[in-house]
Amino acid sequence: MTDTSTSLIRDAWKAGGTGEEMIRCETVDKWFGAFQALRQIDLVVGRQEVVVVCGPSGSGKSTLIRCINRLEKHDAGTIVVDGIELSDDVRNIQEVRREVGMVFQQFNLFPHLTILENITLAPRQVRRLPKDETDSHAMELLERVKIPEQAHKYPAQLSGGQQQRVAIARALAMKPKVMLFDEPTSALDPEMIKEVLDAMVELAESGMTMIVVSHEMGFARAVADRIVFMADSEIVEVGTPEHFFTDPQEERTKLFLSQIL
Ligand SMILES: Nc1ncnc2c1ncn2[C@@H]1O[C@H](COP(=O)(O)OP(=O)(O)OP(=O)(O)O)[C@@H](O)[C@H]1O
Repeated sequence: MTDTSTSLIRDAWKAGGTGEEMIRCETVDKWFGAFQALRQIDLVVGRQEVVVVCGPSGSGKSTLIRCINRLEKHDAGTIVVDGIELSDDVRNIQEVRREVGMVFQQFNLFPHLTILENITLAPRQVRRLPKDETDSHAMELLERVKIPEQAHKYPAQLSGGQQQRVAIARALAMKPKVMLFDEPTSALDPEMIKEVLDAMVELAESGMTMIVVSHEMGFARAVADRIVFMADSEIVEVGTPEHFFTDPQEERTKLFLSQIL
């Protein structure tokens, strides 16, 4: 093992944020038929840490965060979220999903429900909270993502950027401990990207633990505690933005950066 690979592996285990472990992936493998989408993934994410995952198309970024949220089932290795090891037990999956909010590329709002109803649906149905409590929490969240005036409209009446901010508010309505973002701005027009990134920056500053799959390198540089670079189904390099942008160690990282910066 070279000095470089030793230091890269150490970085993967070095939780940022408070330093207290929130997520642990240990030798995680995932196969789709004969294709291995994740190979021996080792990563610890600390409480209140922001980790940005980047890498070429098809490198396994979405698969990694979908495994952490149990939208996909990993085939080998261990994933622990806030002390809960992911298993096949339905109650275990429900428990983990309650801890983890997810925002997708497509906003996936229910078109026939108002914005307020979209946000309060899960807290009312899953948590069985009363309407007045969920409504007032939803309004607080809409204030936070800066669109309280849209509460009684339907998704189709909102811009893409506004819909994505509703999707963030909807995930926060379940009071998750971790937020996962899967390319949250890649379906948006350029002028709408900033308003969604601003909401994510605010969330990061509030101390939320976040894993963000994104090609927004400006966001990664400004907000990430660590950047995880994936290629060919594995983690190639992990480091601070300073390390990643100014002193990448691996040829695949250098090639990627030369193509996107
Ligand atoms: N449900 C699935 N069935 C079969 N193959 C899949 C499935 N989901 C993902 N894959 C394959 O696994 C690989 C990794 O996909 P993944 O979506 O994780 O990549 P990614 O790095 O997020 O890519 P992108 O940046 O294009 O979204 C790809 O080759 C993809 O085709």
